Amino acid sequence: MLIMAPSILSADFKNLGEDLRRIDKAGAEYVHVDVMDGEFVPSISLGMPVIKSARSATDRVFDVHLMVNNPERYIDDFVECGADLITIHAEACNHLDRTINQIKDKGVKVGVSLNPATPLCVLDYVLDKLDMVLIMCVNPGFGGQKYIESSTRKIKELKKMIDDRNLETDIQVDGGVTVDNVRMIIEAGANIIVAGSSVFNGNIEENMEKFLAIFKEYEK
Ligand SMILES: O=C(CO)[C@H](O)[C@H](O)COP(=O)(O)O
Ligand SMILES: [Co+2]
Repeated sequence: MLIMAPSILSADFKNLGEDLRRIDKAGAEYVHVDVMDGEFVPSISLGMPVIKSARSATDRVFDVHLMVNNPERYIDDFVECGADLITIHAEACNHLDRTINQIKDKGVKVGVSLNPATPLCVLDYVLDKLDMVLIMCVNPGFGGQKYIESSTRKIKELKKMIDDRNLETDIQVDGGVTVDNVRMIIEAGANIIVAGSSVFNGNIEENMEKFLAIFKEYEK
């Protein structure tokens, strides 16, 4: 099943509640929340108070993408704020396996994200523990960047790795996703589609409708 996960990084923060209501009504199943620490990535985005408040405005799956060094420091906080799924970057963890266990022990879903230059082999010994792998298709830190073409091969290779092990791990893609490249991304094997600027720039309902119409083409 294909899932739309609008990234609120591109939402109108002075009307965040209203934007959340609009994506919810337009068919978003996940709300993708980008947390940036100004250290792992150059930018600083939002933190616990905003997430806690946004959480109360929607009952969709709260998908928290932590672009934060040593994320083990904050797992309890994000669970308390209402995260349903926490994704950490392999590159940001000294002890990836331990942090994955820490998230699972809190009873929420766990994802691991890889930057464009990070090879899939870092997942080799942890893949079977994960609910989701997030393939970054841009260098993380900012919305509105261009899709890096090598991501498509990476998605395909990850899909094969998952299928070869008879796993059901979700593949999420994030960065530079548009209605023009999403078919290629789905055909490569991704099933959770994050989109920020291509949902929130312009008319949210029309943009969501275009994505969801494409998803319908892949329904059996
Ligand atoms: O994690 C992210 C950036 O690091 C965002 O989720 C991503 O960039 C979404 O924005 P867009 O769809 O505009 O590229
Ligand atoms: Co993200």
